[in-house]
Amino acid sequence: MSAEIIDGKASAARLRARIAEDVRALAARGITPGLAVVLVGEDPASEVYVRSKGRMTREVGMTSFEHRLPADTPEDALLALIAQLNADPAVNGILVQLPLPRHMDEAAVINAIAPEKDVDGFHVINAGRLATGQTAMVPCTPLGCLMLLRDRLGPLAGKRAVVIGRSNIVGKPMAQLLLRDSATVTIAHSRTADLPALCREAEILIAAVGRPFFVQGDWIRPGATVIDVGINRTEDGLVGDVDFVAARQRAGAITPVPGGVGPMTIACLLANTLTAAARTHGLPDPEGLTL
Ligand SMILES: Nc1nc2c(c(=O)[nH]1)N[C@@H](CN(C=O)c1ccc(C(=O)N[C@@H](CCC(=O)O)C(=O)O)cc1)CN2
Repeated sequence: MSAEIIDGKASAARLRARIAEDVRALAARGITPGLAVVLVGEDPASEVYVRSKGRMTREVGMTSFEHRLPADTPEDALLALIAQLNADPAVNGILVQLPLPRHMDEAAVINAIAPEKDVDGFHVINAGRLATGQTAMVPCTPLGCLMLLRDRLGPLAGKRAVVIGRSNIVGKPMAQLLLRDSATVTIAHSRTADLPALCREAEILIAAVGRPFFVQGDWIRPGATVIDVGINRTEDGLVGDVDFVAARQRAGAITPVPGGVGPMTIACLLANTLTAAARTHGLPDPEGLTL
């Protein structure tokens, strides 16, 4: 068997086209959503992501505000910039690109963003809302994974899902989203006993560990849907957390790296910015882009 490849690039392009339509409808009411992206330092990968975010924001007809700060910026200066963006009515979404330089307290910075403008969905209030089933801003990478899974599998109720990774940004919100869709969810991590056996039970396997080729082919349940969130830069180029060639022989469907989950992350960021703008103006949430 050779798995179907889940084309995240194509799904993301469709999602952005749909968002652009909604942005045109808002423009007719005199509303232009605005997204502010803050980059601290010169991490080369972050530079690439921030450039893509700016370009795609403009392509869908939103306003992009970019703020680049040197790596030795004091945390107070970043917090002052966030306060200024919180108060700016032209800015509907604020995102601070991660990772931050080591001298900064990531949680303090994220929690300084107004929750309604937190289009990354990382603020503790949005994490709490998601965990308790309330309306929230949902983190972009897990939201993108959920959209790919629903597209491929339809309703996820009753499916056995294993999420490898327990980060606040991917693993935990991913598990919450699957649970909201009534999947039966296990979160696995570095201390999980017999991880290969656990993975072999999964009809849905999400790999978010950040280690190249961590998930081996014989860990995959035949026919499973495998979502590879890993983006690892190696001497051989960009690779995921899953041994793609081996896993493809057993899975029913699998996301590639690149071209799988990554492009959905930025498309979902635009979706969240659109949602934030609609909510600010008292309009209904855009259909199909929120939970
Ligand atoms: N504030 C945030 N910081 C970070 C996030 C985030 O969601 N919010 N996620 C990642 C980086 N990231 C977005 O910021 C991101 C990563 C990868 C991609 C992507 O499209 N990847 C391509 C490959 C691109 C390449 O060559 O590097 C793919 O997988 O096809 C988009 C966004 C950490 N920081």
